[in-house]
Amino acid sequence: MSEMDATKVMKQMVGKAAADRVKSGSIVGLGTGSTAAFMIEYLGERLKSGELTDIVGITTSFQGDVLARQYGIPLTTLDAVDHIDIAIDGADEVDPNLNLIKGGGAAHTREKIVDGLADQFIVVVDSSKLVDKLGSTFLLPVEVIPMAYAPVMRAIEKLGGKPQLRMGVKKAGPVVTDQGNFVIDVKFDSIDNPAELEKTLNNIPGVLENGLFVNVTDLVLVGEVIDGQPSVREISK
Ligand SMILES: O=C[C@H](O)[C@H](O)[C@H](O)COP(=O)(O)O
Repeated sequence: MSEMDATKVMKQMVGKAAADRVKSGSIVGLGTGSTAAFMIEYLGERLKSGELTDIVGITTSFQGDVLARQYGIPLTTLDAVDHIDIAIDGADEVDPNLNLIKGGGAAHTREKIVDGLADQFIVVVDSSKLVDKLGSTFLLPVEVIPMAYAPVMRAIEKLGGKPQLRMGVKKAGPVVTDQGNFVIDVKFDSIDNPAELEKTLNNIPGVLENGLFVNVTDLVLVGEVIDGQPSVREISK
């Protein structure tokens, strides 16, 4: 199996394993990204087969809106419900304390709102996302209001980070989030205290939200391929 095929298999497996945990009658937070997309697809399959009934989804991005419609998942909004039973979402990095970096798809602001409100938050990743320390493989995304991007980048440099404005692919200029903002990706040599850095960054005027998710994860489902055999491992605190 090529590395690309193995990654796809791992993402499919954890997407399915997470979708299988959703119970009929639940309000479900629907994450963003390529792994969460498989979860949304499998939820749709369970609904179609009649095995799962009466669920409503709350999306975390425009991508989620489109996929939920495509797979027949009814949607609601945060002002129409008083709780979320379960949220399932991908991540870019997961550390041993189950803290995360998210935002590779620029959706971390809505994800943090929805995932943080859920009674149970399940993270779905392939094994390449497990790290000893956050920031070791992935830059930390920070969503900023466009008019403030330059002073925010200077403030981040003063904190020891190396910021770069995320640029579009097949689009001239910066990436624009679902909220109409920009994303600054930051390299920190070492993120020793994620909880403190999360607060410090969010305290810079012009920052809407950063991609550090601290103490919100209940369970991580990790897709692995060991000796050619795909499997799903559970990690909880
Ligand atoms: O903004 C995007 C999200 O945080 C994604 O959940 C994260 O980037 C992981 O995406 P993927 O499953 O495609 O690796």
